[in-house]
Amino acid sequence: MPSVKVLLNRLDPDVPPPSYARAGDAGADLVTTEDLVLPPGRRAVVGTGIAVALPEGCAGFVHPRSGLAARSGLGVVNAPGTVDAGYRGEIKVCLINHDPDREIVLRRGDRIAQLVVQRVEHAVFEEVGQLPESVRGSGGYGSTGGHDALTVSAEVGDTGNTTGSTEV
Ligand SMILES: O=c1ccn([C@H]2C[C@H](O)[C@@H](COP(=O)(O)OP(=O)(O)OP(=O)(O)O)O2)c(=O)[nH]1
Ligand SMILES: [Mg+2]
Repeated sequence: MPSVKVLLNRLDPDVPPPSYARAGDAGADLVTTEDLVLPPGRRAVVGTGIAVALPEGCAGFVHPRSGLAARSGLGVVNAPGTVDAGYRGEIKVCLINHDPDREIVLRRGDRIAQLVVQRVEHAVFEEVGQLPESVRGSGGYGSTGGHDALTVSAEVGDTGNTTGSTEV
């Protein structure tokens, strides 16, 4: 795995440095510094106890952990959160409980998200009158066939309590 040096400041001395659980993992696990109970549907911003200086040309992306998402419904609201190279504050995670029924109990030190460090580039936007042609053209959402098997629940009418199924 190629590597890049990232300067780390542990704001909370009890918090371990972010670590890759296995060689080859893309994300280094981040922990919460707080005990927290997240009721169904609620969100909270938690600290990770670390600050970093990413090199110019890199950014950090705060992703959810899939196991927690599948088991308990824990997600990251703004996934992936973007940590700019110039940011020197504590990395925070905006968590959400997607489960409709069960609360999520988190303890200080639990691994709640993962930080993926990637190279990024700035676009140099050049305004033109006409864009070059492409195979996709302006075909947007669902233009390759949106009726595969995907349905979403939607409120029917505005009286509120009837739920129907709408294809997208
Ligand atoms: O999950 C995240 C996302 C962002 N940040 C920090 C680092 C990032 O550099 C800064 C700003 O994030 P972003 O640009 O996404 O938020 P914004 O609402 O656009 O804030 P700003 O106006 O400061 O750019 O907040 C985190 O700690 N965790
Ligand atoms: Mg911003």
